[in-house]
Amino acid sequence: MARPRVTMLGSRQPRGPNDAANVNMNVYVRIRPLNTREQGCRSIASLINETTLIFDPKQDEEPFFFKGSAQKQRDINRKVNKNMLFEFNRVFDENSTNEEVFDSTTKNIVKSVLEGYNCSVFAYGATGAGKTYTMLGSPDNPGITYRTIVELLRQIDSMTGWKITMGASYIEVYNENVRDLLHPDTGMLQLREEEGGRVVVAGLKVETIRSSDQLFSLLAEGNRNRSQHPTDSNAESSRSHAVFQVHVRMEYQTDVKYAKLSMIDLAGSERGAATGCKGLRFKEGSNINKSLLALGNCINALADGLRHVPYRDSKLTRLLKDSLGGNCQTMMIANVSPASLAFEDSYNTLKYATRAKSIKSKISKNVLSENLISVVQYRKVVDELKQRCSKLEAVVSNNVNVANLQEWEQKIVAVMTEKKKLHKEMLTLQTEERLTSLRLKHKGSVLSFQDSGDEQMSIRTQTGIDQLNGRLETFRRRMEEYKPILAQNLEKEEALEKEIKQLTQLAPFLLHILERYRFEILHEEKTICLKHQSKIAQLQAKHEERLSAAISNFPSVLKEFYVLLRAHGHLTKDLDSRYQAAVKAFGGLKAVSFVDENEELPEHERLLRLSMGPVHEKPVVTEEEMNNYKKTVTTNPLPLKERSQNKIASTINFNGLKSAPLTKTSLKVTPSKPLFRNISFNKENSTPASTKFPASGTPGRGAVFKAQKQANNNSVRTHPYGLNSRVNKSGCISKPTPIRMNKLAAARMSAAVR
Ligand SMILES: Nc1ncnc2c1ncn2[C@@H]1O[C@H](COP(=O)(O)OP(=O)(O)OP(=O)(O)O)[C@@H](O)[C@H]1O
Repeated sequence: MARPRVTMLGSRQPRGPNDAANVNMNVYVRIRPLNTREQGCRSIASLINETTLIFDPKQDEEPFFFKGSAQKQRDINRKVNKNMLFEFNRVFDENSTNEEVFDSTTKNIVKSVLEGYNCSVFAYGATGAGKTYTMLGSPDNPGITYRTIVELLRQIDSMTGWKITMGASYIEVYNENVRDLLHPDTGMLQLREEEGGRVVVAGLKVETIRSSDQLFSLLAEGNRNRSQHPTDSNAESSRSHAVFQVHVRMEYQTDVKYAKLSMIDLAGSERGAATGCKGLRFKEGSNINKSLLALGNCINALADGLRHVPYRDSKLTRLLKDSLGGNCQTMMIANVSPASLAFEDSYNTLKYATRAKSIKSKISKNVLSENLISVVQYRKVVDELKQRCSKLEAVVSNNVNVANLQEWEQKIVAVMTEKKKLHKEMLTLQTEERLTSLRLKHKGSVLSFQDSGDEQMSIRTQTGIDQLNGRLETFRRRMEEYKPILAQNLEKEEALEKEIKQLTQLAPFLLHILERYRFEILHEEKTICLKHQSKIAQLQAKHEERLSAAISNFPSVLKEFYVLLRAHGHLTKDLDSRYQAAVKAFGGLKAVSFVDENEELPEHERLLRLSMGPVHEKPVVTEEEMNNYKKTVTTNPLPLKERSQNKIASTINFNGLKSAPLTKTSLKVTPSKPLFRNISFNKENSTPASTKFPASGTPGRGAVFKAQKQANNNSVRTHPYGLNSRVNKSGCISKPTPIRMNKLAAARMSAAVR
């Protein structure tokens, strides 16, 4: 025999069916024996070895004679043989039995199914090529579907400890319609694409399998319902594509797996002329061809690695989407006739089978969601804990009188619950008492300021203080009431502990419970204390904030009063020294600054300095002298102006003590500028041309002003120290008022006090 021309279509795929991850489709070829119609035909397909077949081998050429002499050229009337080698996972020849086919093909995928991989097996080939014989066989010679199920059940039987649930469905695609072969009454079923692209048959009933017998009877029943009609090529031609599916769910402790095995017997491709079909049969054939053509296109697209695979072109390809390009380990058994009569069909089948070898699938185990596993795990943990609990209970009940234990426990609960309550109430009272005391202290400090201030405010403050005192009294009284109750409870607790310690068996348990309660009470006390501290801190911070705001005003207000008193000659020695002490004390507070300490003095202060000289030169009187003076003033019948003039005049005599003589000063007020600004001071020339003192020789307090006419036209001026002095047109202060506080000063004083 001539060595064949080796035409390798596709690459060799030596992978076994159990390979995981990226796997190629496993393709097998089965050559059936010649049937009666084909007897005498030339064989076009034969086995070279287990994995290789030769198609249309080159025949030994008989010598070609022309005019009696042998010719070197071949007979041109004869067709050139293809002489092609095809290689597959395995090739079965005419003598192979279904058992052998099963052993080398689907027997191996049973293991994969039980590992959780989806698996599909489909028989492909022209009509009458032996697909149904291979897949279903006959009762005497069952096909690989039956054998696979037997093997599946056998392996499941050996899976001890596993909880296995099985279901089966059987459908056919006939004339592009999907039917449930196990429930033919349900009519045509629709295909539905779910999220993620998975195609499901809507309304398909999956029968739960309870026994192997039931599974086989379902298979047989489905086969009976399948559309079969005789054709010229095949007396029992299957006119539909049939899909038998077995669903397996496996559970073992935390392992939950799910797998689906699909056994697919396709209708055979056919040529109308070969099958001799007409009418309805012809229509069937057209639909079969249409769907197989779509299948061929999908195989080509998948083999070429194209992104778009035309699954939607037919119901068959939509159904096989998962098996062809999804998470599925798939094997194809291509059936061919060896007869030269089926040359084209067999050649096409081999070409498609070769293309199918290139199809790669990405497969993974179907392990159910983590959540479900977690639930299973939790259930396991709970079961374990329950077991431990019951064991412990058994141990305890052997050694300890449980009823007695519960009785003692109740005693502890009673005493300690009371203790908890009492401690909480006592601590709450203590907290309130402390907070009220603090509030009272704050109020008291305010009251001391208000002695000489606003009467109404003083009354309000006093009322607040009285209320706080009342509350304080209540808190203290209730605390006193609680003390004996607490002592009583403590006694009870100590007595109980003493009793417990005498119970030899129960003591460890009960003391543990007692300690737990003590710890709980301690924890609660700490929590209350923390809250209390936080409240105190908040109250204190609020008070200090208000105090510092008030203090910040005090230096300037105090200074103003000091200057005012001094200007009117009412500053006693004691007041002065207290003021100086206050200045010193405030000096320590960085945030507070006295006007005296600044070089830049406010305008009013400068004016007074200018008119009265430096602070240390001021007349200083004792408290007694001041009191005497007050008496004099109050009994003095002179009008205010004169009284003022007399008082401020240099001749005022306080019990023989003379006030320092006032310096005559002249002030020139620049008209365009505000009053009291840009003052020119001339000690030598005390009477400038533009300024005149009043002729009376009574200089008034401090100075006599003469403003320019423009400024004097609207000359009612308010003295910055509340003197309410009026500057008349001649430049004299018309109404100097001694020690009368104006509204502004009064307001500032009370604000500072508040
Ligand atoms: N390997 C084989 N050994 C013996 N007989 C076979 C073999 N394969 C097929 N046959 C016979 O060939 C005939 C046609 O086979 P089968 O019905 O399986 O073809 P098919 O491919 O399913 O055809 P169709 O597509 O029309 O249904 C049957 O009578 C069957 O018994």
